[in-house]
Amino acid sequence: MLVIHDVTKYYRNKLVLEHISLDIPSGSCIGLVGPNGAGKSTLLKILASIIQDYQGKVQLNNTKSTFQKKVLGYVPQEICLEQSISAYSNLCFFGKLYGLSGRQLKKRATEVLEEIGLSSHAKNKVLHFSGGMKRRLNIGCALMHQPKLIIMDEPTVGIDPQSRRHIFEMIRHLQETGCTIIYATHYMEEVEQLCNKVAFLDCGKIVEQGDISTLIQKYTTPSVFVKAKNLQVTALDKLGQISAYRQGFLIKTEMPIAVMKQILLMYQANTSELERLELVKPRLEDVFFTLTGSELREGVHSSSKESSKIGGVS
Ligand SMILES: Nc1ncnc2c1ncn2[C@@H]1O[C@H](COP(=O)(O)OP(=O)(O)OP(=O)(O)O)[C@@H](O)[C@H]1O
Repeated sequence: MLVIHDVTKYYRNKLVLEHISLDIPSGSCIGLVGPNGAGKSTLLKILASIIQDYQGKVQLNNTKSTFQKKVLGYVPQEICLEQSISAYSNLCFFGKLYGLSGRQLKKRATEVLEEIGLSSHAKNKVLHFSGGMKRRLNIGCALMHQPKLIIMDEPTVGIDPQSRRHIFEMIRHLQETGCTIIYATHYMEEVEQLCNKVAFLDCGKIVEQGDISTLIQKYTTPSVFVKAKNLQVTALDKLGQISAYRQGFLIKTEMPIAVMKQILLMYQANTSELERLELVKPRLEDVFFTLTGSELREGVHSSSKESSKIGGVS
């Protein structure tokens, strides 16, 4: 269990983290989500003991020191590789930093190359790698010593879909082997796909944290989208909270299935007039919007409520 208790951090006199408290159970995968400048990287650097001048306490497995080199793997946001040497040599370099040597070092480098899907590029210089390959190798370097706690700072920024898929598979595999993962990202859908927990960081504060499904239930209402020929809002106004959307209507309701049934009944006689009827599942994006009044898109705050709805339907 990793316990973050009342952590506050200033850069000179600028407050960037304010009374952060989080409990991260062993074996969980927690998404740390927030817009640019929210303080995600700063918090992760504190957890990895890269930043040591902060107030508060970080405790790993009830020990006094956070920095337990052997159990912690940190994947930085910036690519941290030596470009002029091969993938294999980069892995060996980081392995040695973590105390590996000899046969064990070679074995791990070979295993990690397999895990990150770069075995066939083992001897190639990193200089010639694509962005996605570098990202995968960046992760591989943090896994050489088989850490049980892995901290990843936006590991999928600017990569191709194939590398993203590969990274997701790696993370799922790490979860299956019991690793604890802290995953900072701008992408809500990544958190939905990978994590069981989430913490929202906004302007240096945790605005909410918990199980993803619990938060979605707590902060959002399901909607039904309906599009039909000549449909007037007055025909729907008893069904829930209505808003216009994409030449149709969104109906916010606690009873979406009953509402869908009612709409089907309305069009029973003439189904050709009904163009679309859909249940819109609330997303994590909607939770963030409810909590902050802003939308998280590519890490940028936007105050467009309408576009939040658009995100819900697509
Ligand atoms: N070394 C530093 N010195 C001074 N200010 C800093 C330093 N590093 C970060 N900051 C500032 O601290 C705040 C939090 O930055 P941080 O990088 O932790 O946010 P973030 O949520 O990771 O953002 P991003 O998603 O853009 O990486 C920002 O306002 C940033 O400009």
